[in-house]
Amino acid sequence: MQIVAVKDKRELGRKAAKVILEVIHKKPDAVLGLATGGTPEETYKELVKDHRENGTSYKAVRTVNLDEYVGIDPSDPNSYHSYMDHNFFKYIDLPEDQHFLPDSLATTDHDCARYDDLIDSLGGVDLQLLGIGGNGHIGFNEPGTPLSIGTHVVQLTDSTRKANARYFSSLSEVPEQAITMGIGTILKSKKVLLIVSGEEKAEAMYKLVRSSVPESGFPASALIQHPDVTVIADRSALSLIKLNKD
Ligand SMILES: N[C@@H]1[C@@H](O)[C@H](O)[C@@H](COP(=O)(O)O)O[C@@H]1O
Repeated sequence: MQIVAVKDKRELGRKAAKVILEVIHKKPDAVLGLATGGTPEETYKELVKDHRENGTSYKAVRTVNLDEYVGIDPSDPNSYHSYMDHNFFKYIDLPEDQHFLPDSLATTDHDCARYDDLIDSLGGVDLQLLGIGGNGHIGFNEPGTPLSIGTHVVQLTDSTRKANARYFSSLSEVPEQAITMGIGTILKSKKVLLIVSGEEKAEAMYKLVRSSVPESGFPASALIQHPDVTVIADRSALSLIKLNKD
């Protein structure tokens, strides 16, 4: 696991976009695994800026998102479908039929397995962008999730619902379930890019760096088994850690 220290969220966005662009430039039909949340917003801004200024094309790119709330209509402003449209898709030339998100309204075991099949049929994820929850969740894989699981439906913890309540008008509106790529799905990606920003992630970052064995109580620890993980973290996220070098 390579850790890249950056000053703040802006620099994090720039560095993360650079890693993603390297993948697209090398492989114009790359499959990108995408994430939502506050952390990747700057990364998407940088990618949009690059598309506008340098013309990087997404015409051949395919994207698959990590997760979506269960039961939420894709047109709902709080759906991850809407998040992706508003932060990224509407600004780039990615064809409509080349971006995929888990279906919030089709969540049987069969539907979940079909999402993994879809990813396999695209040739697998070349680069998976990830954020981390304060409790170590990746995607929506909450603590206790088996480390080899594929796409599945999860019951969200109170802490995750509270952390995401800032996007809804009240906590009671935050869905109780989500459909997410599993940790097994994530580990199949060829490359993982984890971005971590803010003091509220410092403890999770500390735990991740100290993880020596993958344990389901702290889902992000599964990443230590993966051969190609880059973590870009800002100063506040690294505040509990002493790094030898930047
Ligand atoms: N499902 C998402 C995760 O994929 C994301 O990593 C996490 C952290 O989000 P933020 O970047 O807003 O802290 O939030 C949500 O739970």
